[in-house]
Amino acid sequence: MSGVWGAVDVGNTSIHIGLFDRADSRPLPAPTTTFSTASREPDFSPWAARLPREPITWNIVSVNRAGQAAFENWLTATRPHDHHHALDHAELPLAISVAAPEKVGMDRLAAAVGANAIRDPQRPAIIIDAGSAITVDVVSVAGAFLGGAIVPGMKMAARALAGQTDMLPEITVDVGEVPTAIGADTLAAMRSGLFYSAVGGVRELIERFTAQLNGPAPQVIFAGGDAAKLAPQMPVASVTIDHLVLGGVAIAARHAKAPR
Ligand SMILES: Nc1ncnc2c1ncn2[C@@H]1O[C@H](COP(=O)(O)OP(=O)(O)OP(=O)(O)O)[C@@H](O)[C@H]1O
Ligand SMILES: CC(C)(CO)[C@@H](O)C(=O)NCCC(=O)O
Ligand SMILES: [K+]
Repeated sequence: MSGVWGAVDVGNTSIHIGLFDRADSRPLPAPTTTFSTASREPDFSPWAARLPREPITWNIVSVNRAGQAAFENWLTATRPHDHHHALDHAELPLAISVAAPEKVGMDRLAAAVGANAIRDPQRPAIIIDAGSAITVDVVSVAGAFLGGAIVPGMKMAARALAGQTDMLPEITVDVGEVPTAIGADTLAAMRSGLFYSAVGGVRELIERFTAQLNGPAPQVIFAGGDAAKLAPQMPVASVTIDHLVLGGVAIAARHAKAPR
């Protein structure tokens, strides 16, 4: 058995992979190595050479079945001695207080596991994961996942604007800088709308969740590729955690009863 865990987060845009040291006993472990590739036609080859030779056990959370199959097929073909296991909601060290826990995206649940490891135990947490979709979710003071909201991510919204109109182009929302609010041409207007609607949506959800929780002020935790753009725009203090989902997967692997 090798000294590392593999954690895999299969999203709708990207597959994020991390290697974790099994001896990492921090509340939220951090990956020693990460690699990302597109979920559609992923290419793992640039990374394969960096993997240890010993067999690795991979724990997977997936919200994209084709991406998951691509990863598993690659593994079977290139690393036949490795093991892989797609985690199920029931395997997470997490109370899930919704009627249908099996329908909740495993990335949302793994992020909640990660959030529980770092939050103040006296306060609930609001988790914003800004990827293909932006999810805004809640864990209670007791640590239970309560649900939340799902919003199109900025890139997805940009695609929708271009795809369902005649005159709007597809733009990249790679806003290196914060856009001017009053956009003076089409591109500037789209950039403004895409950015500030995401900012405003997340802000409104934080506010409403906070009101509904009606208790100690929630801790706000950002994750995902667009976190760095959104977090500074919020009127509340927050922390941004890289690899929150992968860290949650590593915690789940650590907690698993059977040695994997
Ligand atoms: N390390 C990074 N630094 C800056 N931007 C990033 C980084 N990683 C991803 N992004 C950008 O942030 C956006 C969201 O990234 P993230 O990796 O969280 O989600 P995704 O992979 O796009 O979606 P999903 O996880 O749903 O597949 C993407 O549009 C991507 O271009
Ligand atoms: C919301 C996304 C797309 C975010 O990646 C994913 O978590 C998902 O497909 N979830 C399934 C539906 C749900 O979470 O209720
Ligand atoms: K879908």
